[in-house]
Amino acid sequence: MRGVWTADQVRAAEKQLAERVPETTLMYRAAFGVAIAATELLREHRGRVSGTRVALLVGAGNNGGDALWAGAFLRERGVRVDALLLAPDRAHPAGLAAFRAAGGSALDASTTTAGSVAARADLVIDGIVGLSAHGPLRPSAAALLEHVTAPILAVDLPSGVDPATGEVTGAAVSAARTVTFGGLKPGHVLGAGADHSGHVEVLDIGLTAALGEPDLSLVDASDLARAWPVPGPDDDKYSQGVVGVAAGSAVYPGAAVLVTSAAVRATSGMVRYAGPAADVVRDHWPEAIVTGTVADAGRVQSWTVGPGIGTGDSGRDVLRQVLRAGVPTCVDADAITLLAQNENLWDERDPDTPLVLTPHAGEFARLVGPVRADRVASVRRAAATFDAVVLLKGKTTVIAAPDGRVLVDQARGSWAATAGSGDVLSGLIGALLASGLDPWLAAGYAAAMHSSAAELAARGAPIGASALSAAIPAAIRRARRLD
Ligand SMILES: NC(=O)C1=CN([C@@H]2O[C@H](COP(=O)(O)OP(=O)(O)OC[C@H]3O[C@@H](n4cnc5c(N)ncnc54)[C@H](OP(=O)(O)O)[C@@H]3O)[C@@H](O)[C@H]2O)[C@@H](O)CC1
Ligand SMILES: Nc1ncnc2c1ncn2[C@@H]1O[C@H](COP(=O)(O)OP(=O)(O)O)[C@@H](O)[C@H]1O
Ligand SMILES: [K+]
Repeated sequence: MRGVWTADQVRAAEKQLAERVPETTLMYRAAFGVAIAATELLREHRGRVSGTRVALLVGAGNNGGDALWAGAFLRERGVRVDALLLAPDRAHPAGLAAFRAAGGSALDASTTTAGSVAARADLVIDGIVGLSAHGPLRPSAAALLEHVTAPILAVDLPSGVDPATGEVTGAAVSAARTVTFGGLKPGHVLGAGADHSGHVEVLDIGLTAALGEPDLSLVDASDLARAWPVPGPDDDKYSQGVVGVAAGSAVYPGAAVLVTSAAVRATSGMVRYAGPAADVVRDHWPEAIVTGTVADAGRVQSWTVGPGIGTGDSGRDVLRQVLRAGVPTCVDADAITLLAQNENLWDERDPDTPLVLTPHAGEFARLVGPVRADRVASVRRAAATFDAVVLLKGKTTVIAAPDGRVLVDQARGSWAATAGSGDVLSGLIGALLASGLDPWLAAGYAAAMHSSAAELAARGAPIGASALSAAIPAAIRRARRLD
């Protein structure tokens, strides 16, 4: 997994390091990395380094200091560098001195020539604001950005992106690349921040070892490859965990088919379907063992309950039976609405049985109120409240465990925003729960595989949920590097 650390954690690590390493050394290392990245981008976009023009957008803090030092390094490579100072009397003094000594030219960003300097650049380095950003980008910085047409290299974070939430509420830098220090920050991986950051490169600069436990984690392909359940020589159809699906209704059989499809494709072993769509499910998935009711289903090691069961009496009965079964359960769609509307249903739950709740924003609001701008904090609170894993869907999917651990899955596109794709996700989660995986990991790994399947299925054109489900085997092969 890849870790993500908050601004406070990074500052604490910097403080710890400051006892041994002078601040200017850290800035020097950071700026050197920025300068290297700038030369790579110049070569990529202009075919050369020497003789090109770079503009620095320089704010009042150390982020601007990094940019100024990077500008000094670039001067040594024969680049013409102009620094546009947004707060001329507060620009980092040592950085500005080094920049001027290296032959860089600095001007007040509020002068009329600043816009044309920004417009003429082959590359722009964004040192407006970094870790200490608060609120939307200031108007003077936003006005300067409007002139920029060249690719932008962001120092630490793209300015205008909230470092803690990834939220963008006004003008913001859209970086081709971001060079950050020590570790990823929430602003790089959450919400719009992920798109604004471009390719993010993490430079250690000596900070990484001092960062401690990450605040958030990202699932990567190697985690999926290692943890995805595959049958061994001694396995049979029961030993890998039997998945129970309680979904769909006579009116909405499609949800039952979609959940079952994902459960069948995600793992080997067996899938049992229980509900009024049994005949339709059997027609599509003859390998599923179907029954009319949960009570008749036989033993399972997990249940997925909710999609298409309705929010009336029959849906309530289905949910009640599943909650009483005492096996790890993925609670999705109508089952979430039922829990939100009938508080007494919570009493049916065996407190030792892990639950994974998978709301979209609307269902989340029914459960605990609207999702706040700080999505991670909202989901963490909900997970603690319900003593359950809570997975909040969206382009950024956030998965919190009751003990506060959080996984984030950032989809690389939005092709999964299609009816029924949530049913596919809940089938994947049910399959991983049945295999015995920790529920928080089961939800996180399922979300990552789901977005990978969506990407593979779409390849640039719209898809339906059936196509997403059909791409699950390809996504598993990709994660296991078998494609
Ligand atoms: N930590 C580390 O280990 C290392 C950190 N390093 C670097 O230090 C950076 C952090 O530096 P920092 O703390 O000096 O603050 P920084 O982000 O430059 O911004 C401060 C200024 O921005 C302004 N401002 C605020 N919001 C704004 C907005 N929305 N739009 C526009 N302006 C806004 C605000 O202005 P004010 O409110 O004071 O008027 C304030 O003066 C970090 O990101 C990294 O690059 C590296 O050198 C090496 C190791
Ligand atoms: N804009 C988006 N970009 C990427 N993925 C998205 C986006 N919107 C929704 N998704 C994903 O698509 C799925 C939709 O689930 P859900 O809202 O339950 O749909 P349904 O109820 O139709 O099955 C979730 O996995 C969610 O994370
Ligand atoms: K920046």
